[in-house]
Amino acid sequence: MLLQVDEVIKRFGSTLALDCCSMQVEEGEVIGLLGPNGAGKTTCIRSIIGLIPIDEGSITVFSQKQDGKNREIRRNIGYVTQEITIYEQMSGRDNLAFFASLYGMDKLSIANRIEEVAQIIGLEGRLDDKPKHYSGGMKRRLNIGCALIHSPRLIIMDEPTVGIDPQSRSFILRFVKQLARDGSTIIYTSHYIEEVEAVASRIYIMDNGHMIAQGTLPELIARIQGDHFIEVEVRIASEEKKLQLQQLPDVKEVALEGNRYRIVVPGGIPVLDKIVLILSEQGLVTINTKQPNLEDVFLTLTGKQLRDEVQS
Ligand SMILES: Nc1ncnc2c1ncn2[C@@H]1O[C@H](COP(=O)(O)OP(=O)(O)OP(=O)(O)O)[C@@H](O)[C@H]1O
Repeated sequence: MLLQVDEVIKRFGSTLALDCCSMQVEEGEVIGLLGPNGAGKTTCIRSIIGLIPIDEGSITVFSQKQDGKNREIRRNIGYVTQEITIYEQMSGRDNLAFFASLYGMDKLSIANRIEEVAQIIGLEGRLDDKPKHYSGGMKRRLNIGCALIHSPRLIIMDEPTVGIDPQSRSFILRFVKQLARDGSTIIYTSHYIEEVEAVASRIYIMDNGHMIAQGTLPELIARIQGDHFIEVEVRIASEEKKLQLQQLPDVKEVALEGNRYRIVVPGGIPVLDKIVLILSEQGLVTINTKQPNLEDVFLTLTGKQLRDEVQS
């Protein structure tokens, strides 16, 4: 086992940020960590890295106890933070070299590794420019390069695609998949369910400081197999109607995304007529029942929607 988080509790004053949080990661896995704002994802990550002390429970990384002082653990983790941390006044190459030197790499291996990493992040031709001349997506790619420079055994990426352009986003997803094919162990947090679906070999769903479910995508979907998913598109949607739908006795969950209601009902319950009645004045456009996906798993298990809360 590469990482073992056992029943960890972390409080910030009266806030219980991690509530008996447990997770296990094997070498070579790509773990998708999903959770709404404030679920505790960053706190979990920072505890794993040893940046914040935990109150109870235990964390073992590379078979060593994480007590916050173990430099060997820190040296073998590559951490891509939510905020981009690079030096705007130094060239891309100097940024990579600087981070490599922090990890104690020697000059020759730094020079070789910079070329390798530049290829992975697609910045070969721009390494001698300063990041102040880069686009947001290129800055993010350099930032990820700085976290990969020392060939870490565990790569942790905390929402690496927030606030960047779609091309850079798909580029990042492609190289995360490539890192996975090359055998890297990765923990990837995101608000974008489709990103987690695309890259993760196993998924943890976190809510209120606790891992409420984990498994491969088919395993998670099997957990909600008894439910049906109805999507209703209307011309004018409203929170009031969402509330009315939620109050129907046979409805499990309702989410509203743009002009589309996503409704979870237990299989075999004839509830469609009641739904149509509630939404009839809103101008029905389409009604679909569909196969569940990860978004439906998330909605069913947490009663929440990730997308509503995305800031970008
Ligand atoms: N340094 C801190 N001091 C006080 N409270 C904190 C601190 N860090 C986190 N918290 C609280 O702990 C809880 C978990 O926060 P955390 O940042 O881990 O969630 P998250 O899942 O990463 O959220 P997001 O998706 O918004 O980044 C929240 O209630 C947050 O306000």
